[in-house]
Amino acid sequence: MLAGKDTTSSALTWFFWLLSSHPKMEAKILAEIKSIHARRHSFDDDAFGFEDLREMNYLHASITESMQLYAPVPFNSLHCLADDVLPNGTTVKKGWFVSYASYSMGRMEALWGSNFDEFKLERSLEAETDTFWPESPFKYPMFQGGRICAWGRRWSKLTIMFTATLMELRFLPPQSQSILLFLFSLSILYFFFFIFRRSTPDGVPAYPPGLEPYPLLGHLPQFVKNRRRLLDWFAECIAATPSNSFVLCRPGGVRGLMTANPVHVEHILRGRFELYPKGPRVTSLLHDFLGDGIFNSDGESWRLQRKTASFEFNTKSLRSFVLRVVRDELLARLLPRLNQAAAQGVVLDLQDLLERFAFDNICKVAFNQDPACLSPDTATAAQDPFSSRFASAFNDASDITSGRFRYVVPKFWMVKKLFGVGSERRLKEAITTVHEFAVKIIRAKKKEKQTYSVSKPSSLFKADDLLSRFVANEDHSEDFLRDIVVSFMLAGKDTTSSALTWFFWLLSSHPEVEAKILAEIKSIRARRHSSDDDEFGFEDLREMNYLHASITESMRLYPPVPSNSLHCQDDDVFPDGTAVKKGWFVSYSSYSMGRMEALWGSDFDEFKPERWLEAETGSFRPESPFKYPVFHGGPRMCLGKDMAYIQMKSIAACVLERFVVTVVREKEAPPPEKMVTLTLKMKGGLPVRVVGREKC
Ligand code: HEM
Repeated sequence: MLAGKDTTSSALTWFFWLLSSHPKMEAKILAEIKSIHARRHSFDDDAFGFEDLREMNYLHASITESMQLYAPVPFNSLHCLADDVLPNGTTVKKGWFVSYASYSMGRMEALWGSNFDEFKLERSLEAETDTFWPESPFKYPMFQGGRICAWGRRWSKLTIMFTATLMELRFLPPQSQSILLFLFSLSILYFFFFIFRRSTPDGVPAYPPGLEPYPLLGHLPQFVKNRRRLLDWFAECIAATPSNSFVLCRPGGVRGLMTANPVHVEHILRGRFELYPKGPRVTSLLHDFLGDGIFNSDGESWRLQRKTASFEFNTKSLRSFVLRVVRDELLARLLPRLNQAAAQGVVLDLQDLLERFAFDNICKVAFNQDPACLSPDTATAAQDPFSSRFASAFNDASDITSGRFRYVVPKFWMVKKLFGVGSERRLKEAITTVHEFAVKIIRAKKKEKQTYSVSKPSSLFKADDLLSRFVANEDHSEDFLRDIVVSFMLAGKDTTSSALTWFFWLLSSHPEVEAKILAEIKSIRARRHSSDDDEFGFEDLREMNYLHASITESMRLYPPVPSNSLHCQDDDVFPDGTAVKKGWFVSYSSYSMGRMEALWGSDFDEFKPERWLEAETGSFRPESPFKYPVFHGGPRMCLGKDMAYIQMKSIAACVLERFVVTVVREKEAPPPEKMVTLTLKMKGGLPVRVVGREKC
């Protein structure tokens, strides 16, 4: 009781003290509380429920921030049971104590940046959405780390409830104060009970066996041996190392760190963001196709594009446009194709259909062009020169470009390019076609803007698609516009289709998940008094928590972008002591991270959407992007995440509501083979049969 009471009172005392010199922060918290009351039509004397607490992002962030500076438990000590070597080589002897100092960790520039000693709310809020962004518990170990984190989270909710009540009522009668304090202390006792009951020392795994590099060849022999199962090989190597990262040596002395450690991931994506650009290796591979587009640039060029694009991505008008485009494609193309297949009883390749859907969709969103790749009327698609030439050129260009990453002799593609032979010759032709089309459309848009400003000089040229928005904003060069649009197309082309292909495959062996998704859709329809002829709106999609969790869970096991590589610009040391040298690449593997017991618990390899849901409310609970970097994290986090969920949830809900999708595969067949291009595809596609749901 005493320990619990002192811990919370310490946290809140420092919190109120910090707040006294930050009136703007206090105002924001009060406004948040007020808006929650207004939204729920509740009064000051109504108690806060879990849903209210979940929405108190400012308050959550400010208490978290206060504890970063004034950790209630400033250090913690553990006992070493056997001789051990820490990931950075430090030796620890049996019988030693090992202490970590949360207080010091909360004040380290290397962890929190140059403003580490400021009380800054924004540090733990997503820039775009203002939602709370939890840190890795190993960087912010205020609730200790490892298996007891969940209990810490519950405790922090109670803290919020307590503080919100204090802040709102300003004063409490002494009796109520004692009762609150008593209840609160009980919660702390509960928290510490679980700390002591559940924290057992984790075993320290050995380094990956057989991974010593060969002179000159580095790890090439092991790489070649595992080339058909690279993702799983990396995952095994990573899981077998104590720091969940290892050094990979490529031929010619190129070295890099392969990691699946959230502390490392956060360090490269956010903590030392400026030190880890995409770098010359990645940008040179992609440059012919993407030029200096947002996906392939660093520094000022990237910053300018990011600023322009993120403004547009946050507009309601773009989100509405995206929803409209998705609905049109669903109603006019995908659903009729599935109906036709159901009537004829034919087998379809669902991956192919989803890729066509995504391509039509991104072309509309990027520059309002319809390549009609999914047109049920194949004759229309074939006659349309835009469709036949642009779509296949774009696919060739992205496939061949991604192939450049997989050369066993890394720069051999340059030799082919120099002599204009093989895949490089085809790449050049494909890129020329893509660029010609893009420039034609850009010129037409610019002309449209000119005509518009002559005819309506007093109003601004505005249209829905991304290109028109960029054209309307400023007088950007043709190259700038071409590169940014091609980058967006590549980003949005195969990511959602990859996610949904694996999702439908997982669903085929988890009927209980499918049943819950259907029940959720049904209950939303009932609540809105709508029928399955009505389209889903934003509000419907937002309420599909279980579907959201299922898609998120599927991407944990099969992330559409399975790994990502950055370039280390200068010698660096990670928070855990891991040293990285200037010129190394640092790659994080989302695929490995999604399959680590240390991160997801003993059921890490099971498809369990429930792990993403609040037990009490059933609402979706996001993870730190550094533990789940499926959409990347930090300043370069995916811009299309919301757009992707709109698309994926709309497709999944509409298809599942109308059809039973059965995967066609032999009994006892092994899981589908993974194929890594720029995205994670299913080798050979996903053959399915569909039957109208009402006919089952
Ligand atoms: C399930 C779907 C998606 C996933 C898993 C995903 C994942 C990612 C990842 C991992 C990155 C970082 C890539 C890198 O830096 O190399 C990224 C960046 C990006 N994504 Fe997505 N993405 C998805 C859909 C989309 C969509 C539909 C769009 C919209 C067009 C989009 C737009 C972007 C852009 C523009 C970037 C570059 C951001 C920057 O560098 O500042 N993404 N995405």
